Amino acid sequence: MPQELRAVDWTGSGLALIDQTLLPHRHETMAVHDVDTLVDAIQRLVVRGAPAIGAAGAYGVALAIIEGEREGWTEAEVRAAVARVREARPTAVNLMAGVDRVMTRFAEGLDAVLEEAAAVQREDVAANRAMGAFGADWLLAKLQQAGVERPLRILTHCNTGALATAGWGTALGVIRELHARGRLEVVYADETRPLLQGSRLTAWELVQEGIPHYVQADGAAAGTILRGEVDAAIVGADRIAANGDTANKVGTVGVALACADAGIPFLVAAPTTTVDLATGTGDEIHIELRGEAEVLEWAGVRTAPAESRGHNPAFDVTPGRLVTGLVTERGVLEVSAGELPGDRLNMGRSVSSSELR
Ligand SMILES: CSC[C@H]1O[C@H](OP(=O)(O)O)[C@H](O)[C@@H]1O
Repeated sequence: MPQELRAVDWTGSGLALIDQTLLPHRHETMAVHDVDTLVDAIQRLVVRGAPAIGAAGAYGVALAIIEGEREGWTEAEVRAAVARVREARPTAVNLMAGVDRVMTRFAEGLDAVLEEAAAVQREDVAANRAMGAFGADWLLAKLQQAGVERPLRILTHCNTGALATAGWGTALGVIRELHARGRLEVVYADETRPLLQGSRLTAWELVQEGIPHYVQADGAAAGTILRGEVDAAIVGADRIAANGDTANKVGTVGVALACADAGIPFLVAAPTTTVDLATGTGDEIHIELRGEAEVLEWAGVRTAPAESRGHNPAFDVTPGRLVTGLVTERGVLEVSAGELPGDRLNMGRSVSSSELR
């Protein structure tokens, strides 16, 4: 089921995006045939999740070429439109990387651009499947060493499933793999304020597959962890710096701090396309500040006094020292133990999990 769920699809003349602002109550697809609509869809989180917006950005290059032919744009105007897609959101490196990778084929024309965009999408699904296996292997081995043989209780934050990727999911892909192996007892899904990617999207994906779960308030996560109700937490990422500092949905660093205090694994699952070796540390990561209204109201109803202002960072940065393991399609890096992406992920070489463990 999840591998058939495609947040981003190319229709031959444009994009078909699952409108994630409508889930879980309405499952509708938005047709996108121009760049401005795609930029708006990325900024309103119609399509969201680092790898998913990376795929959308990749196909956005094709969209700009087609719209340019339709509107009689110059090459400079097409390139300017591509830049608008690339800059639609600042934190998830996958968006820039997806656009930049496809632009290497720009001079060859539309067919080559579409071929490269399809490769971005195809490779992400394969990476997620590999990540799921590596992550499940690592978790089961580590927890068995700690005497935990029973099915696992996993906490996750935000949505990192098929909706956030080209298919299967990153952190949720590991959770799917544990479930498939009969080694998952329950998932605690943080609702993930203010846009509720956890209660609206992760819960929806888990219901589709009958995976047992609780939705909990973000503020409940630390207590759930410190009370010993969770064996591990696993989250996604939007940008991972060369030293292992990780930008992810706001609220993630609190989960990591609680895991550190409780002495349980805190895992980040992300394809190597989310690792940005050009960013040395988390201090250099641009954290998207979103509109105040998202925290001051819900469904158009004001929840805070009219005089209140809203502070709405979309992400926070978890220091690498709190990241027990970075699960990639090339294996697991034990970041807090000193295995840094910048040193260990030779980006041109596939590495087995044992080599990285
Ligand atoms: C597969 S990683 C998805 C990653 O992206 C989410 O952010 P957003 O919903 O704002 O696009 C969140 O940080 C997830 O961990």
